[in-house]
Amino acid sequence: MTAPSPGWRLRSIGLRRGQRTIFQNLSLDLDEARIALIGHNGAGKSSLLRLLVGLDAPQQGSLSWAGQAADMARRAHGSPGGRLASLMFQNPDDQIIFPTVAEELQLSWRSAHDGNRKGARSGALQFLEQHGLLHWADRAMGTLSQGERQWVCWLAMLLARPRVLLLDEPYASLDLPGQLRLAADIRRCTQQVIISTHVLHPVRDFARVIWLEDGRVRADGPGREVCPAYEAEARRNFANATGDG
Ligand SMILES: Nc1ncnc2c1ncn2[C@@H]1O[C@H](COP(=O)(O)OP(=O)(O)OP(=O)(O)O)[C@@H](O)[C@H]1O
Repeated sequence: MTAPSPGWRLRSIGLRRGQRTIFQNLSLDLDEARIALIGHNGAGKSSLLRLLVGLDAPQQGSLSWAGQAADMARRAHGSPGGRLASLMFQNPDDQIIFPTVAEELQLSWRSAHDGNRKGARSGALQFLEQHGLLHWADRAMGTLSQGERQWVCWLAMLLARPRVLLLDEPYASLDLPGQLRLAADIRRCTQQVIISTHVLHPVRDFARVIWLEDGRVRADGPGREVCPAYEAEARRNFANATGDG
């Protein structure tokens, strides 16, 4: 498992969304193969992922990947050859485009195969079969549960093979077996994976967890240190606020 070296460089990033300032003077190096972003609702986790994938552009500062300005790097990795980074959205319905599972996966297959249409359906079916889900091929998306649609989004991302996988709350709709399966899939990935999550058990063993608070880095270190520190503070604050401890 190797991380891109050097990876992402964020320098003095300033980001506003609407009237809100989300980041001010944020600088980070993101090189590790596995990075988790944790923190309360509204801390800026999704906003950081949106910056990396290029859905938002900073008003101040610079963002680069492997020594190249991020927008140039994204263009350089456009098809053919697969994308630099893809974002799996918190809500699968923000990601899914096609009416059936096979059609959605065909798009991913094409993204990984220079846009080719020929072979896309058989490639998608083969991939579903490898994951024991061939019976989902012609299921209408609307007939799948939220967690099942989340799983389709994950498979679509795996099949598209971007260099960097950005996952926004990927565990939120999954049952416990699904969470364990996703964590195992992530361990096997050869790409860099950056995850925003409130579900902490899959990221406790990550070499790097970044705790964001109000758009700033509150703590940054191994998951075995940062996750318990975050949990302890959340419990302490709750107990202090409610007297319920
Ligand atoms: N389109 C927008 N316009 C204005 N403010 C926004 C917009 N989207 C998000 N925000 C604000 O940006 C801040 C960071 O939001 P973000 O979605 O990055 O947080 P988050 O850490 O991912 O939260 P959650 O855990 O709830 O997903 C929040 O205060 C949010 O209200």
